[in-house]
Amino acid sequence: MAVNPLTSVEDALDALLRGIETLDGEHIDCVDAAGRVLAEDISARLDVPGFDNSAMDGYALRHAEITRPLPISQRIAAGQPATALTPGTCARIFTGGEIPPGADTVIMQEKVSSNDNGHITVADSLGIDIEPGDNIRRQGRDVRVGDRLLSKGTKLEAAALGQLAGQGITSVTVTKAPRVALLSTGDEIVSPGKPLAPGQIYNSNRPMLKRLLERFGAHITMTADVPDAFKETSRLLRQAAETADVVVTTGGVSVGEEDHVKQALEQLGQLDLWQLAMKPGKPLALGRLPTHNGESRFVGLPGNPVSGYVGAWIYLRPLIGALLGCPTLSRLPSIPARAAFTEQTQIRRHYMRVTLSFTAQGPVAHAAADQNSAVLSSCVQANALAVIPEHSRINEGDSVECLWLVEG
Ligand SMILES: Nc1nc2c(c(=O)[nH]1)N[C@H]1C(S)=C(S)[C@@H](COP(=O)(O)OP(=O)(O)OC[C@H]3O[C@@H](n4cnc5c(N)ncnc54)[C@H](O)[C@@H]3O)O[C@H]1N2
Ligand code: MOO
Repeated sequence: MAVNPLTSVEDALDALLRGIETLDGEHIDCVDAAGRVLAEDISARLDVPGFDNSAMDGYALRHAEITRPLPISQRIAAGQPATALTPGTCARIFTGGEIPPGADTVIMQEKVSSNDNGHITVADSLGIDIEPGDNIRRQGRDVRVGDRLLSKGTKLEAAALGQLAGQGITSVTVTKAPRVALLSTGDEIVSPGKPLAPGQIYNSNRPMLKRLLERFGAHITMTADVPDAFKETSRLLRQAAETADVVVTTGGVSVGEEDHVKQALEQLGQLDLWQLAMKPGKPLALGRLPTHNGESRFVGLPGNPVSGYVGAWIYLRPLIGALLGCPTLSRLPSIPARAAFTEQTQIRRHYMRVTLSFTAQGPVAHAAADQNSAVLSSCVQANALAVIPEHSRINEGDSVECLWLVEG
């Protein structure tokens, strides 16, 4: 087979991520930490639960005394301290209430009958299905002091934020958000809100990529419209690099004489790779731009909106992940599915926009009807990208690898 003249996605990813170091950390309040990535391991300072407590509304007692009628000697609501349980008695207790010393079992109130003079009797004859320890949530069952609570590199989503709060933690060190400059090239591109002249189109790429990048964890430092002119392209690339860890451009990376981005990049810095074995996204360009205190990575996405969309998932997500030191961003989860389409590829791997449906026979991938790289509607319903390798044919019913589009 002839050598593929295009660079493989794997080689492009290797080149893009080589030498990337995790950014520094910053200390922030937990109330601002949603979606940020931990730059430190966190150990538990408290047992959770902090004390044995009841999992049910009911009665705390000694299991050995379960068969007797028991008078109620104390009432323990959640948040109230308990005192030692007097032998031959039980305690009225509520979910979350502290187990009184001496009690070893909680009976839920549905299993108990009480009489007028405040005695309870366990309704279940002899309490046969009630074991010692039932309905008691033991101290430290969830987390013990000194346990690793959360690891460095964890994205702080809902459950992790709950864990931090459960420890009384109010501030954490997170990785600084990667700074991204987003430039839109093309004389035809106009921002929504302005009138369109003949031949012009609205800028779909900017809000689309801004949203994706922010969901990946980046902070957008600069956006700009770049006209199809070499000098202006150079000037704005230089300016963008100074504000950002990553400069992302859209458009202007193909072969036409109005495509100035590559030349400007080569003059200012370095073009590492151009022309990848993928569809959409073939003219994608990767490189670097020098700055006063180092360098900024450059990702030149093709102008076609779907090419930019797919390029963001395949390259920008792992790049932002590497800068954040967040391993879950390095790879999209892969789900094998049955193809509900046929497709044949040549030298480019095809990332088809598909909707996965989960049937009793397993996941099925339905391809968007029009897979052209200018047809952004193909992305709106898609929840995955089906990967059709180079030089292959997929028939309906064949198994196909699908990349699940999770942002974080
Ligand atoms: N002779 C060749 N022509 C093209 C080739 C090729 O190999 N030989 N490759 C085609 C492929 S594949 C792609 S993808 C595009 C990529 O071109 P560019 O990256 O240079 O992008 P532009 O030409 O600037 O724009 C392409 C297309 O996308 C529209 N566009 C651009 N920016 C935006 C935006 N922000 N929002 C919405 N739409 C945008 C632009 O108007 C063009 O229609 O090149 C092919 N050509
Ligand atoms: O690579 Mo282009 O993105 O096929 O349309």
